[in-house]
Amino acid sequence: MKNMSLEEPAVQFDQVSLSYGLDQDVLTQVSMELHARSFTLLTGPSGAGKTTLLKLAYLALLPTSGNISLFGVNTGRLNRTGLAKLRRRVGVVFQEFRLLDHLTAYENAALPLRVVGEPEKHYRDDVIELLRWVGLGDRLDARPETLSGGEKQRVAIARAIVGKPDLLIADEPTGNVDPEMGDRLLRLFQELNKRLGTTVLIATHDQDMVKNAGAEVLRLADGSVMHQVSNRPSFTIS
Ligand SMILES: Nc1ncnc2c1ncn2[C@@H]1O[C@H](COP(=O)(O)OP(=O)(O)OP(=O)(O)O)[C@@H](O)[C@H]1O
Repeated sequence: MKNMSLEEPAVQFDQVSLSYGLDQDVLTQVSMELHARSFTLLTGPSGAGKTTLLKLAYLALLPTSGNISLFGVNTGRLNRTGLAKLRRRVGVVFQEFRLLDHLTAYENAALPLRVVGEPEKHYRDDVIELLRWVGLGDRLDARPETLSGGEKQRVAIARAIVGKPDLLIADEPTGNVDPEMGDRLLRLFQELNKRLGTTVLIATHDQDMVKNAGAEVLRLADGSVMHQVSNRPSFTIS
């Protein structure tokens, strides 16, 4: 077991600002840290910049100024290859699922392994096991159009975690499901965090999730002010 105090933070923002084009900053000098193995919810009003912050954390956007480090690596110093390598340590569940319509649930979940050239015989059993774990053992061959919102979300979660990421980022994962499914998805994320030690960061409007998760809550307001709503020191704000 690694000594947590010696582990680098999973995510570190140092005075990060982001503006789209010439528009005013969406995020202004945001500094925050997510400790390795922490479970954090990111909340705040619509338009506050939650998706933007997540995109920065999964390296889909580069900051206008400031530094972002993942797992102790300063991303500002990396070239494209270095960024791509680091990005493979991050699993993402997108707000709008982004499943491929012509692939089955099994094929969608296995896609990250297929694209890096992993032979199917190495991963087939693991992917099936993973889909069983998310409750889709009987929908392996179903295509997205025949799946409910909650089922699609669970395929997207399976795809995000199939490569055993060190960091899992999810954008409004319960936005399209009923409260019961929302609870179920929250439990999946919590189990992943506890069993594998995956650092989890979830953006959500879902106040039930905020109430039930017993997690750190990071609140984003006006793109610049972040509050910690918890006593546990899973991240620090400056
Ligand atoms: N690609 C873009 N180009 C220009 N402006 C953008 C772009 N993406 C987001 N914005 C703007 O940045 C601001 C923050 O958007 P963002 O999607 O990060 O907020 P959010 O907190 O995730 O909102 P919501 O809760 O509604 O999803 C908004 O004013 C939005 O219009």
